[in-house]
Amino acid sequence: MDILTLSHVSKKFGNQSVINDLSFSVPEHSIFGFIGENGAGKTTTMKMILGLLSIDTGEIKVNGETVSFGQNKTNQYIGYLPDVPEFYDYMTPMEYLRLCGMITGMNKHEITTRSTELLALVGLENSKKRIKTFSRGMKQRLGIAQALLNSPKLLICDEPTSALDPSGRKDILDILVSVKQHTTIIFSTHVLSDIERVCDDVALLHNGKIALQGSLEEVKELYRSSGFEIEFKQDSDCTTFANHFPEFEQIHSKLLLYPQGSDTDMKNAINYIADNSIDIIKIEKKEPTLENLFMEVVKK
Ligand SMILES: Nc1ncnc2c1ncn2[C@@H]1O[C@H](COP(=O)(O)OP(=O)(O)OP(=O)(O)O)[C@@H](O)[C@H]1O
Repeated sequence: MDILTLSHVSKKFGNQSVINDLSFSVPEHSIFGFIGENGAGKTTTMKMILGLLSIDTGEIKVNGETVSFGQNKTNQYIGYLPDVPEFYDYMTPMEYLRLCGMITGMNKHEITTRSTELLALVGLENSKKRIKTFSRGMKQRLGIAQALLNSPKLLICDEPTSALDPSGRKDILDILVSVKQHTTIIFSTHVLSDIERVCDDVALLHNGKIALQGSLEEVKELYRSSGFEIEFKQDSDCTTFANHFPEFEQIHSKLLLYPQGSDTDMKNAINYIADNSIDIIKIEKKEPTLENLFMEVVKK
């Protein structure tokens, strides 16, 4: 079942059309990566899902129920981590989670059990310090714990890793993977390598629409170029080879790339290298990266 569905959603700010006939669905128990350039409309989309912004046309459903602007009925299914989470800095993490639990109407026992469980999950179980002493990574981890407090079916994270160093990013990604069994996750990011590490499905928002969508594998397969590159030991061999195969692009004095090269082209190149006893360092098929796909789609 799809936990989230957007059907033909459009949104304007004044005369500026930000979201234009946007449709996509997020299946349960997946991690859904939402990519887009700065200003593509990712935060706007998330706020519309949360009913914090009105939509001009279309429909958004969370857990099969229609989202209405200004009402928070469907938010019972959602945990939200904004890009810059705000806390009461003078509290400890446990005090903060207790307060959030009380506000959402959880009972005392539930609050204690769940808070203890979640602080352990995000690696803050031993932290008795006040939140104001926390690093950005720790604050982001506490933000996830808070967003998961009421066991949401859908966890929405707005750029959860963007401001973090590689180790902080890894912590967050590991947490997202560990909660996926119970919660569907949608997260936006500019860090495409993060998407490649944890996402099952991806969608690229461009000009207010989904320009690319599917499982990570499908998306890569769709744009798979069968190109390959050859790195030579000697500049002179590289030049000889390039003269014989003018279809190769010279990347530098020892490296050639054949962007559209097929498997047959690769075999021909290997035969030529063997027949002429050319020393090479490597011959390698190029795997499409999400970064390349992104650039390919955005520049169209
Ligand atoms: N409340 C608002 N009033 C007017 N324009 C807005 C408002 N909120 C967002 N916008 C505009 O809508 C567009 C999309 O903004 P949004 O914040 O959704 O993008 P984003 O994809 O989240 O970008 P970023 O990656 O930079 O956070 C931008 O051009 C922004 O200036």
